[in-house]
Amino acid sequence: MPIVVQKYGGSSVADAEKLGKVARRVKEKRDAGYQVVVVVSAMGDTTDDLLALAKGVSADPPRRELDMLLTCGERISMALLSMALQEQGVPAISFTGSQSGIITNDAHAQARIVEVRPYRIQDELANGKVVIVAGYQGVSYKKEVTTLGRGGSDTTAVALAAALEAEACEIYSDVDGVFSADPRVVPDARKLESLSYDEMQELASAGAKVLNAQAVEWAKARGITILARTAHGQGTGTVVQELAVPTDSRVKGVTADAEMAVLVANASVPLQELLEFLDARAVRGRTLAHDGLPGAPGRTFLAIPLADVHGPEALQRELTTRFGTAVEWRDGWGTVTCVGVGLNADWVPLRKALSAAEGLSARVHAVSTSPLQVTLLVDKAHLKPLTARLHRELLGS
Ligand SMILES: Nc1ncnc2c1ncn2[C@@H]1O[C@H](COP(=O)(O)OP(=O)(O)O)[C@@H](O)[C@H]1O
Ligand SMILES: N[C@@H](CC(=O)OP(=O)(O)O)C(=O)O
Repeated sequence: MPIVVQKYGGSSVADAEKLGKVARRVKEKRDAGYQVVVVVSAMGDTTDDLLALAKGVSADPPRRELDMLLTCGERISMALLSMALQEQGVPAISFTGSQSGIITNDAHAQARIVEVRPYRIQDELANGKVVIVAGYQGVSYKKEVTTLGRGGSDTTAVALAAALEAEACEIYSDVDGVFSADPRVVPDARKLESLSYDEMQELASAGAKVLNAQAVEWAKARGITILARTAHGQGTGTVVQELAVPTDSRVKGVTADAEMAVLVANASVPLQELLEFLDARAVRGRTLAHDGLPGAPGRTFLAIPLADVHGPEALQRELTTRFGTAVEWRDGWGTVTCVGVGLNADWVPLRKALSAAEGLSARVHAVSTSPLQVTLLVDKAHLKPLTARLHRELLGS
């Protein structure tokens, strides 16, 4: 029997009623002749609530303990979904990431999957059971519990689909796939029928939460086709694969990212030293601009995702101790990014983006372009209006 991996995000398993609906959907798939592996995220805002609990105890919680705490969220949903399925007469069993053979490196809070040994899952599938796996977590080769970074359940699903040679990897959320912009911000956003891995990775890295960037990276490396679709409706969703179907517009989507801090380093800070400092603390990010001209009062702009920084206040203090006022911490800025293939073939997309910002009197602090994206760094207050305006001007609605 073919294997299918389905992943249900936090919004799809937020309460008992929704868990019941998910169980019915899983049952339908099984009745249609599939062996089903279900990856679940923590219910609703559970991960944020657990993080807040930790913050109540410590400003900069030790990452190992944070992982122990945060993995509980997914354990709750996996056990409840297994109960809901068994209640509907479907044999099911739940496994933690560790029991599922998700082996990671030891980078707590941002672990990367290095190997998947899904033997217990395969045994239980052979026993006719639906297997439910706690997403977002694994175990390191030192036998420590780890988490994969925010949104990491998508990565669990793709990695399992690859290891089990599944026929499909279906990622369910509260929207029917990937849209040309966040439908909550741009109600006219259009659903995209298909996207390439590269386009999706770019959108996800620039803030489109609907799929996780690392999951797309895995899918690309292993040739896994992802189907993103709604958990509670009958939409056709979006297919993410090697090649996308071409569309009229070069720009496929516009997305914003507010969950960042921007480090502005002046010319006195050797860039190598700052990057080494960040690497030593496992703080990732992207460069938005770097002016390295000799003699120029050059500055470097580095955007770092706040979701990855569990003690931002402590990090700020350490930055000040090490670099003084030469590195500024700005948390009032965010990015708007247009994604599509060949965006730097000419200057038109960047010109349009700049004039849209000008039309809103939004000061542009930095820009960055690549063949796949054009990004503007603006005040957070401008992110939503600028996303809507760029969508209208570049995608026609
Ligand atoms: N381009 C986009 N297309 C679709 N949804 C998007 C996009 N950008 C942001 N989103 C947001 O992503 C949300 C789904 O992702 P997420 O909240 O992580 O779901 P889940 O908790 O189910 O994993 C949607 O509710 C939507 O607001
Ligand atoms: N619960 C984790 C992992 C996850 O993937 O969640 P979701 O699928 O709801 O984005 C988080 O909130 O980051």
